[in-house]
Amino acid sequence: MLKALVTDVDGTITDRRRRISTAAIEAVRTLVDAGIEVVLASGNTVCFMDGLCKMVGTDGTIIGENGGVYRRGFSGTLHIPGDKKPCLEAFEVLKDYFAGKGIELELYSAQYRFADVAFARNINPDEVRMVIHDRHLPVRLLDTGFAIHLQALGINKGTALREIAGEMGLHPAEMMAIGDSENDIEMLEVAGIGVAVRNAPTATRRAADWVTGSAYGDGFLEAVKKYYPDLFSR
Ligand SMILES: O=C(O)COP(=O)(O)O
Ligand SMILES: [Mg+2]
Repeated sequence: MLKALVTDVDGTITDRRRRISTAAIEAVRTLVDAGIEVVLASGNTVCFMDGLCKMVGTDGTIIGENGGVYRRGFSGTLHIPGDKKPCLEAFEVLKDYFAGKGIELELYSAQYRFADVAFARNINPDEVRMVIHDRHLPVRLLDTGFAIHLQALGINKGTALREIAGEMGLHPAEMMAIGDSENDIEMLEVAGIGVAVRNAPTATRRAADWVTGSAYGDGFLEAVKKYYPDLFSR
């Protein structure tokens, strides 16, 4: 039995417009009530995720900022394996580059971020990748479909999943992970079962053990029904 479920947020338990799937919330509550630990793993900030965990009904175990931060339960120690410094430095370079083209980069929730940098997708991510490559910036770009993130090298949701599994006394093989985007690839690979929802891009689907037939929250529901059939028999 898979003892824990690690789920991405945007694009997995939400729709394309980021509205949360009420069916997915109900499914998470069914899992939690049955003693399955549910970990939310996102590019979002800790404070955003705390509110989400409270209202969805999990114990507050989170992976945030694409693995840059993680915490076991609401009152656990907040670990920050990420490093915001190279991300901020790279962002300054990118800001100047795009300003030269008359484009202003819009930071997202900068005051709440401990470990990564996120900004609006009003530019082509491939152009950002090109600048990162040409200037040898020591960061990785993650395009979540909702924002562009800069992350320190070697940090991702998969590395955080291993850490949090250890704190939970579990092996990653006992966990299932579900995601929709390139920031979920490592976590799908590290977990015992990795599922991509139908709306995921090719690279993410490839990293998954299984791809759902439905997209977004309906895909999430399909996955938990498949892997926890006893809890969703009706
Ligand atoms: O923060 C984002 O850009 C997307 O968040 P996600 O990892 O929950 O999809
Ligand atoms: Mg996502």
